[in-house]
Formats: sequence, C-alpha cells, structure tokens
Amino acid sequence: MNDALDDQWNPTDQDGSPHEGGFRARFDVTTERGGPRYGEFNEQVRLLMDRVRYACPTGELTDELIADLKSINGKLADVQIDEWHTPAGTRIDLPARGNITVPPYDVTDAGPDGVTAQITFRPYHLGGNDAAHGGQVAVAFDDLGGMASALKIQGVSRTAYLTVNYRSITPLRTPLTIRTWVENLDGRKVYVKGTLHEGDRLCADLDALFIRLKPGQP
Ligand SMILES: CCCCCCCCCCCCCCCC(=O)SCCNC(=O)CCNC(=O)[C@H](O)C(C)(C)COP(=O)(O)OP(=O)(O)OC[C@H]1O[C@@H](n2cnc3c(N)ncnc32)[C@H](O)[C@@H]1OP(=O)(O)O
Repeated sequence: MNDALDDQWNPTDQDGSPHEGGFRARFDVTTERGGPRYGEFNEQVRLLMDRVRYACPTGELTDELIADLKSINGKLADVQIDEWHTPAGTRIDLPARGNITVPPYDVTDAGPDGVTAQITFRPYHLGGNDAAHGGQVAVAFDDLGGMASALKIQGVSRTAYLTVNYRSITPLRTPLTIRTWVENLDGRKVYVKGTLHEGDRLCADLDALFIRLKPGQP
C-alpha cells in the first residue's frame, strides 16, 4: 500500500483522547453512531457480500454494478474518520459490535467468567461444499476470545497464538453457540479456551494465548 493510501486508512484521531500504545485505555462503546438504521445498513452490506459470493453477472451487469459501487464508495469517502470513532466495532447493540468484517454474533452472556454468543456464518463465509471457511471460524474465536480476555483482565490484550481444532463441519446459515472463557491467568499471559457448537455437536474448539499490553505498547 502506498503512503497516500496508508494515510487514507489511518486518519489522525479526532479528539486526541488518551491513547495507550496501539489501543485506547478507554474503549468507547456507543449505541448511536451511524444513526438508528446503522444495523440495517450493515445488514445490506452483508447481503451484498452474500449476493456477490454466489453471483455470476453478465459483463454488462458487471459494468453497471461497478458504476453503482463507485457511487456508494464516493459517498463513504466523504465520511471517513479514525478507527476509534467509527460505529463499526463500537456499536454494542448490533451483531459483532457493528463490525461487518466479523461473522455476526449476538452476545447472550458476558462477564469475567466468559462470553456466550449466538453466531451465524453467512453465505459469504463459504469455505467449500456449503461449510464455513476455517479462517472465518478463527476470526470469530479471535474476537470473542479477545472479549473474554478483556472482560477478565479489564484491560487490553493482543493474541499471541490462536489454535483452532476443527472437529466437524461448521454449517452456514445456521445459528450456532460460541463460548470463550479464560482458563488460566499467569502474569500478563491470559490463556483462553473456546467452543463452537451446533446443538450438542462440537464444530470447533479454541486454545489461545492473549498477552496483556503494557502501557504504551503498540
Ligand atoms: C459486551 C461488550 C464488551 C465490550 C468489550 C470490548 C472487547 C473488545 C474485544 C476486542 C477483541 C479483538 C481481539 C483481536 C485481537 C487481535 O487480533 S490482536 C492482533 C493479532 N496479534 C498480534 O498482532 C500480536 C503480535 N505480537 C505482539 O505484538 C507481541 O509478540 C505480543 C503478543 C504483544 C507479546 O510481546 P511482548 O509484550 O513483548 O511479550 P513477551 O515479553 O514477548 O512475552 C510475554 C510472555 O508471553 C509469552 N509469549 C509471548 N508470545 C508467545 C507465543 N506466541 N507463544 C507462547 N508464549 C508466548 C512469553 O514467553 C512471555 O512469557 P514469560 O516469560 O512471561 O513466562
């Protein structure tokens, strides 16, 4: 990525609020950024990716779609801000905190003892033969493992390793139960476990290490 593009994706933060290394000391959650219909907007983006994943457009339709998408990207280019103030990732009232890069989940229970969520892998999470892509399962475990770590240590951590065992097929378009919890704490080391189930069937499990960041650590 060239420098100009890099600047585009790393705009200076808006309010100069306290910063500890790569993460903020304070995680500003919100239910208002992006307006009351931001969840609906997210859903349309996810639906777009579903449709694109399985589409075989004619050349003419591809031309038309490029023009439509350029128009949408132009509108979004006018409202770019820093990562700390976007709705995506901070809207705790929306699936996956409004972050469309994470498979959509709804947290049903969260605290120092762990996190439980209902998650549905979308058509665009396809790996092959109607099953979820293993990398997408890992994304879900990373996000919710990170959340379990954050709620346990009341601070920020980064993933040091993340091992996913794929025990059976993870289906698309099916509500699944994902759980993550801190198994052990050893200084800055936060050992996290997790499971992903369809009903009683174990689809995958997680063994991960998160490291609590020191003040100023990127
Ligand atoms: C309900 C609403 C609530 C809202 C609530 C919001 C929650 C919001 C959640 C967001 C959730 C997002 C979650 C995404 C999380 C990422 O995805 S983070 C991105 C992926 N990870 C990275 O990029 C990390 C890259 N690596 C690094 O930055 C550094 O290597 C690390 C991991 C910070 C560690 O470096 P360090 O701080 O210098 O630590 P270091 O001294 O090397 O190691 C510390 C200890 O850990 C051990 N260690 C370190 N790495 C390893 C390893 N790979 N294997 C084994 N041991 C290791 C060391 O041996 C050492 O052990 P001891 O000597 O203390 O016994």
